[in-house]
Amino acid sequence: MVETQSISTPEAPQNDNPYSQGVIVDGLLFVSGFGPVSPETMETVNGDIGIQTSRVIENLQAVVEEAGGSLADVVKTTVYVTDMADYDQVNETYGEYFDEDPPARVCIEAARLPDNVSVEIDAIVAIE
Ligand SMILES: C=C(N)C(=O)O
Repeated sequence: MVETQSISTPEAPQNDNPYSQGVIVDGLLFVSGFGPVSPETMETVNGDIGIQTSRVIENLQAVVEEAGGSLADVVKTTVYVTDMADYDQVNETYGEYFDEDPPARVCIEAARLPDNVSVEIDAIVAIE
């Protein structure tokens, strides 16, 4: 069986649902999808889609840093939005975090996301 390591940090949202915040296998970190949820309150943050996108990326960042990496190590993301009309504003905020050599990415409009959030992002990170 392949060796895996689960990553867990209180700096990103934690809940009892059956998934890890992140899992490392063979030098790659797979980060679960996070919504714009505060790790302190476990509530969706108030604010526009830009503020929500920031919270999402900072949740991802917390897991990446717990694994010993940084956002510069992210190689692929998937962005899920519930309204493609938010695409430009999501890109603007996303670009503030991934400004140089940004990761490969897919963006999908989803009918509905857990907790009825408007944006969720998952990531693959080259950790070693
Ligand atoms: C929120 C999630 N990442 C999930 O339910 O899979």
